[in-house]
Amino acid sequence: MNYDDAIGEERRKMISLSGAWFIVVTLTLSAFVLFYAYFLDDNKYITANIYSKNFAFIYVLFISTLWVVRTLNPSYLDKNWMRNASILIFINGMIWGGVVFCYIMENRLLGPVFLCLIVLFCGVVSGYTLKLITVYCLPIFSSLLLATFLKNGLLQTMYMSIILSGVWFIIKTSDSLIKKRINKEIATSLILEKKAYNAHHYAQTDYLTGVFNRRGFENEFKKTVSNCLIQQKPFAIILVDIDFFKKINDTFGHIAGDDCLITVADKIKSCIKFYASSVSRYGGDEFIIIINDATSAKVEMICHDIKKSINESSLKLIGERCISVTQGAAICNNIKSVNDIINDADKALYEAKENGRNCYRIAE
Ligand SMILES: Nc1nc2c(ncn2[C@@H]2O[C@H](COP(=O)(O)OP(=O)(O)OP(=O)(O)O)[C@@H](O)[C@H]2O)c(=O)[nH]1
Repeated sequence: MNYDDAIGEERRKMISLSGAWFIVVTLTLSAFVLFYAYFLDDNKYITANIYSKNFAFIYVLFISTLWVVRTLNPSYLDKNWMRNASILIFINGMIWGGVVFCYIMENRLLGPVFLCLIVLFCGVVSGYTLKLITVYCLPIFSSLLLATFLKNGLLQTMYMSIILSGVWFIIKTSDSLIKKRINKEIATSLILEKKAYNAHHYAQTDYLTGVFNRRGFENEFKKTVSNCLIQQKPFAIILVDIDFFKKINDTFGHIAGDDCLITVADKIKSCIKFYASSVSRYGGDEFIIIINDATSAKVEMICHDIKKSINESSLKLIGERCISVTQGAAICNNIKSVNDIINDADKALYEAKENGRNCYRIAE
């Protein structure tokens, strides 16, 4: 789900919530008004007439704006949303009809408050963007202010403006709260995604050299074999073993040994970087390379580059031109030989060692 979808989803939730909230408030208030009207007030029908006109006006405005917005920009309001909103409007219309009919108080406070509740509802319901809410609320707000000014004078209008500003503030705050929460959720999910990625990455990486570890190799090998099956292209395995590594460790110490492993891994990486390939640490001083789409010429060239590059390398603690590797390679031309390929490369490595080390051999 992208950012806009998440915001849309949140706003939809808010619409349902505000609808439910509005019904509860309306029911409570109407019960109160009904009680007041029938038991305490004598002029109920006259006042009811005045308020019913106001409410009817706002409802017509609300519904028509809803339709205009929907026609102009259908992506803001989907079909289900329209249906739900219409049901809400209908239910509220019925309730308000009852309230208006029975609304007989000459109370200057409660009138605007009721109107504001409707405006708030309209604003939140229509609020897919703050811009939209502004377009939506401005005519309602201004007509309310104008009507109040003409009917009740300046003081009442100022009083109404304060209430409307409050309503506007609530709408604006709720919108920025939604955005803040979504931003936080997105940030959290990005962190989790990164953590999962890191866990996956670390589980497959050799801590010392940064190349794949044995588990990483298994995965790479599986991928290569399935590619080989699908594309019918040969692949090759090269085993690289550091010569007399134990001696390096014993003579120069384990830190020098580590340095040697890191250098060999780096040299191998740079020799194979232009090929579809991967390198993993297979054992203590042994690396294994997978070359996709391999030919014997390509494999020979890579082995040669690795030998040359490692022979020429210089190590901080050991010095220059003092390490070498022996390599054994095998090419898998048909799927039958997949299981044997590592054994073949191992045999070739053994033969190369027998041959005096610092050399390579490719299995026939
Ligand atoms: N410094 C260091 N040494 C390691 C690490 N892992 C394994 N080793 C050492 O690598 C050495 C491997 O020894 P051998 O398998 O006999 O290899 P070798 O001395 O190169 O012998 P050949 O392969 O026949 O040339 C052992 O002494 C291990 O202790 C490591 O991460 N760091």
